[in-house]
Amino acid sequence: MSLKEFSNLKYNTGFGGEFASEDPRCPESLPKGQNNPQICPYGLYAEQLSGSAFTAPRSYNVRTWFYRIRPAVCHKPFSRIDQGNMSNDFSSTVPDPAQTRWKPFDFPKKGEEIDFVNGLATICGAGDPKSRHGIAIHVYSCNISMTNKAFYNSDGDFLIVPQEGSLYIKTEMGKIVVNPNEICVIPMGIRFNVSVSGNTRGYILEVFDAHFELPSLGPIGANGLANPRDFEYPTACYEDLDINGYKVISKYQGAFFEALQDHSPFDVVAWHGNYAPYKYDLSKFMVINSVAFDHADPSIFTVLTCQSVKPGVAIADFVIFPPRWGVADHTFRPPYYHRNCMSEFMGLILGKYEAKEGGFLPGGASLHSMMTPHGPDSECFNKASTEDLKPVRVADGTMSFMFESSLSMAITDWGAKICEKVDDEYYKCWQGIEKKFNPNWRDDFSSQK
Ligand SMILES: O=C(O)Cc1cc(O)ccc1O
Ligand SMILES: [Fe+2]
Repeated sequence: MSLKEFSNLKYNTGFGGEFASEDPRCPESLPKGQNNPQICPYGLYAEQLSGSAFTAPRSYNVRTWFYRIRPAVCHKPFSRIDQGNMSNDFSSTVPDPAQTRWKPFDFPKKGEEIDFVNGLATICGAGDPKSRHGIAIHVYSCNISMTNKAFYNSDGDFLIVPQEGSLYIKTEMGKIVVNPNEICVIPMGIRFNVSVSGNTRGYILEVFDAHFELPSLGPIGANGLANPRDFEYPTACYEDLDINGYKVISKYQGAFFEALQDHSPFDVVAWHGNYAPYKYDLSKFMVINSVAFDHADPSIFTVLTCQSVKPGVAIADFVIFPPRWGVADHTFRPPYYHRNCMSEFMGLILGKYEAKEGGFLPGGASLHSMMTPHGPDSECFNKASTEDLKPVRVADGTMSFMFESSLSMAITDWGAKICEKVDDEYYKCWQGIEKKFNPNWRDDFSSQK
């Protein structure tokens, strides 16, 4: 498949915008003044995709109107297909609170041809899609494009974090290219196709409860962190492709189903609405941090959040650790030692992570489960507690991230065993932490004066 069709893309901008988009090949294809004209322009069909209950309050109400060559319902019956290593079943796993680290997940082996959907594998998660409460964390690893195949998730939204290789994504609303150090969100129900060029790998946070939103800024004010104008949405771009055996795959209640149809599902000529996929370049994040003393909690780095019904408590936050200045005085600057009532899954897109310079590698991951202690390794502690506290660049040339969840996650069989990436030596990074306690510290200190 040629990737040329992904060059010079135009995007709509503005988080949560109410967009109206027409493929330039069909001017005035959007009906004027109404959603359901008796006959739509160009002989198109009108179809609504609802991303919220019809009755959701206005600030949560999301839907899009498509004007398309055929309605999405024109397909043969669904049949269940193999779902490889992807799972939404977190009830039959053995609990394990251990600090867990994964070495970089493999690319497809030599001679293997794996597309985005076949290359999905689930590491951990909680809850279940039937009760619409929970999350799942997946990785994808692939080397070929999806041909005559589209995928949609009936269970929740995907936040996709490419680590290696760009994703060339066709969606019903248009095309988006997502490079490493950018992310995209494909909300529930939206069909998409992923093309790649060579080895491609990344992480996915799936949420069942709600859609992602920007965090409130509180006293930060009206601007900062991820600014709404930097979120980019596709513009209408249809393909009129009649072809037998086009596969539309639905993940429904955690299982995969395939329906065949005789045309491309990317046949939307025009659309309007506020329910659409989007991308965001992480280098545009406006970092706020301590400029006096102490280490601020990492919630200051929240890009997007999926909120629970408990005030301020996230089903999952997407947090990044971007390049920035470290200037705090008389402060242990790296992350503190801690135990958290949230689960922390981390991944590394590029470079190193400051609290652990060895062992945590790009394309790998870690999970520090609820209340499981963690923090800097001994090397990091020794370095940061003796270093000269000049202003320094932190995390230059790196990008790590955290999926932080209020849910207690279970690791799948694939994550625990089948992937063969669990680093059994991880615990050792804290074994060198020395006892430094000196009961005579005050005497020694005053005699030094
Ligand atoms: O555990 C981690 O490395 C993530 C993290 C970073 C930080 O700066 C403070 C708390 C925290 O959990
Ligand atoms: Fe942590």
